[in-house]
Amino acid sequence: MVASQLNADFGYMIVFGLLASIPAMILGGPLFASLIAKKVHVELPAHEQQEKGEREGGPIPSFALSISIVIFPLLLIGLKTIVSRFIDEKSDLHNWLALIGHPFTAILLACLIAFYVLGVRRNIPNDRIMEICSSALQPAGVIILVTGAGGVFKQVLIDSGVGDALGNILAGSGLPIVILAFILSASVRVIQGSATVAMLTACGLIIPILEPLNLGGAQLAAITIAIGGGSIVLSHVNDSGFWLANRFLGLSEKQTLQTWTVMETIIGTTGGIVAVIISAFL
Ligand SMILES: O=C(O)[C@H](O)[C@@H](O)[C@H](O)[C@H](O)CO
Repeated sequence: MVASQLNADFGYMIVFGLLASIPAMILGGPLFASLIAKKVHVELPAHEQQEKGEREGGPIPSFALSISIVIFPLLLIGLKTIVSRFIDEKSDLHNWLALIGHPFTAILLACLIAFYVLGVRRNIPNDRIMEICSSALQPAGVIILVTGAGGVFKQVLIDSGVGDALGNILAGSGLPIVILAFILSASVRVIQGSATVAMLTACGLIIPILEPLNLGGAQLAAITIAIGGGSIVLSHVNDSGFWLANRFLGLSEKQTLQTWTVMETIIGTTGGIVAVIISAFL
């Protein structure tokens, strides 16, 4: 989304994305986890603490089946993003892909498949499936609320002109454009929470600054990575991702700040640093 708005080169995006994500994944994943695990101890959340004998509907589903259901909506969304670049926008196929590749439809289809494969086919009664779905929806309430509030706050930023003012202050700071992109995106992220909104707002603020510079597709790809990195740092109470980790992993707010927030900051900052290093070589 950001790459196409900035006209970044698709090929460079994949290469730079890999260069940024691999170290980010290693640092934020196993390395950070092995350090923080010594400090923060978390029990398995109550809903996971089920003995084998208590499990309903026969044996535990296979790993391949479970992962396929999780990956299914991502495949549909990916299919739409990639294939629709190469086909006529007015064709039926394009419209169908837009329908099944929309996150709402893709996740709804995955849920229906999960109800059937993990529930009905394993002889779990409908009432029980309904009960499981309701308990899964419960922690989502606060997440939806925070996301909604984040959207409202984004509009306040836009309508009040604070976003533009912030953009102008930073634009006049004389910082290299990649660092500027990172700081802009990170500031919006910290203020309103959503990574998606941070990226799109940063995009809108940086496009007018980029236009006169006539940068190539590779430079624009590095800037896109910097915007992506900035949008991930410092996830805290106004980000739905924060509450997702908090609720589903059964963490306290303090533990979420110690683990999730730091992990997100490591990932985002690594992405930003890699983008700065890449752009220095372009
Ligand atoms: O609204 C959003 O774009 C999301 O909620 C994100 O903010 C993620 O949850 C996560 O924090 C990304 O790392």
